[in-house]
Amino acid sequence: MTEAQPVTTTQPMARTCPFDPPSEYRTLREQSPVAEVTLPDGLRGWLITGYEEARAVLADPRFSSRRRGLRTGGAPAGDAPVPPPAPGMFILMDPPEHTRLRRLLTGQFTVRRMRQLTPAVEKIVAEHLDALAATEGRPVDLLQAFALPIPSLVICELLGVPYADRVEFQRNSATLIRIDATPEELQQAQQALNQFIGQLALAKRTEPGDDILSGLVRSGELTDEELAGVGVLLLLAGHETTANMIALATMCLLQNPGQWEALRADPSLMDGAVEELLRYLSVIQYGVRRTALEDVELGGHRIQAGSTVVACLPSGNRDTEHFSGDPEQLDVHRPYSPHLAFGHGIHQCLGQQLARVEMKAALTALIERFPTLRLAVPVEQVPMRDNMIVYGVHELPVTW
Ligand code: HEM
Repeated sequence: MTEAQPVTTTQPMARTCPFDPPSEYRTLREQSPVAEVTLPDGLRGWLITGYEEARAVLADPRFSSRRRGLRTGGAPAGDAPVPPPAPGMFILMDPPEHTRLRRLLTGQFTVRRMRQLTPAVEKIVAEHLDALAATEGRPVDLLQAFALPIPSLVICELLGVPYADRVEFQRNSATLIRIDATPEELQQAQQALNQFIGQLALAKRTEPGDDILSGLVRSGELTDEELAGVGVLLLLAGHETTANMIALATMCLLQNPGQWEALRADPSLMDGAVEELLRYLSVIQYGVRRTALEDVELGGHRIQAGSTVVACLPSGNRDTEHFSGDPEQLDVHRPYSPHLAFGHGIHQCLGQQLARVEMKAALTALIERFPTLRLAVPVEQVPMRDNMIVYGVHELPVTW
């Protein structure tokens, strides 16, 4: 193979608009969809910005989900061996370990089961909007008052975690997805969460309920450590992502009043709008990491065994080669085309149906009940989560 000289780049890159990925992604996608990169935690690797290339990596068993750095809970140890994942953290595992743990959970997250959950989610949404309508003071932070409590309550309910404990686990979860957290902070947060879920699981051995943790205990398939790991993963993945999607999607629709009005006039557009918002906003902003298990040829480059590869979901989701029309525009009428917001391949998001149910319920009711909702500050003053693995807002001051 004649190897092209790779283009090199550095993450994070600055955004020029709160809803668009950095414009450099477009240049890379067009000129070098497989480029060498220095990642936000200093690790060097390959950045995959094309839709097809990213999908190919995520479907290829030569790329392992065991990885260094972000989300592995450890420092990015350069050329050191890839650390083994903590027990139960199946997002970082390969078959057959991944298959065994994922299989135990797929039955709990089916489309049917999630549809059955819809009335309960709608009730939680309605109660929070009632409380919002009764608020005297304005502005209100829509993240704390609405976008965060909904997925938090739902995942607590599903898992059987007492909602009263949320302050503690939300703080620890937030630490785990900060890109600037120190190794000590990460370790502390991880340990606190493990201990919390571990104790809860222990309690469920003696007093089981009809929640997922109890179901896992009953299955008898998991060690205490695995159970804690699975619980932490679900708790973390289940609320940060969806909360940020609800808040960012609201802000984005408020900045695109034509789209907000289209949804107000015709709520049946909401299913398509949810997919479009997931695509357009792609909150897993740096993409997902893999490690090459052997030398792999990709986009004219030889990716050496042991290299870190990042499938850049926000970039793939704006690829004009895959999406018709103008993928740089938000268009709630856009015909569905598979996007990468939930990843692809065997690790594709386990909770995607739940996320869809929550987003649809939240956005439909919000637009219906608060048609005059607006930002309470100029858009430039909304603090954005540039320093987090999951993009979104730190706060969303609104009024109506
Ligand atoms: C809008 C909301 C969400 C987004 C954008 C999202 C995104 C993603 C992405 C991109 C992956 C793939 C990671 C990889 O390939 O390395 C993933 C995996 C996963 N997600 Fe989500 N997610 C969302 C909501 C949820 C919810 C509500 C849950 C509920 C429990 C959840 C649980 C998981 C789990 C357990 C995995 C690991 C699956 C595996 O490794 O087999 N996610 N998610």
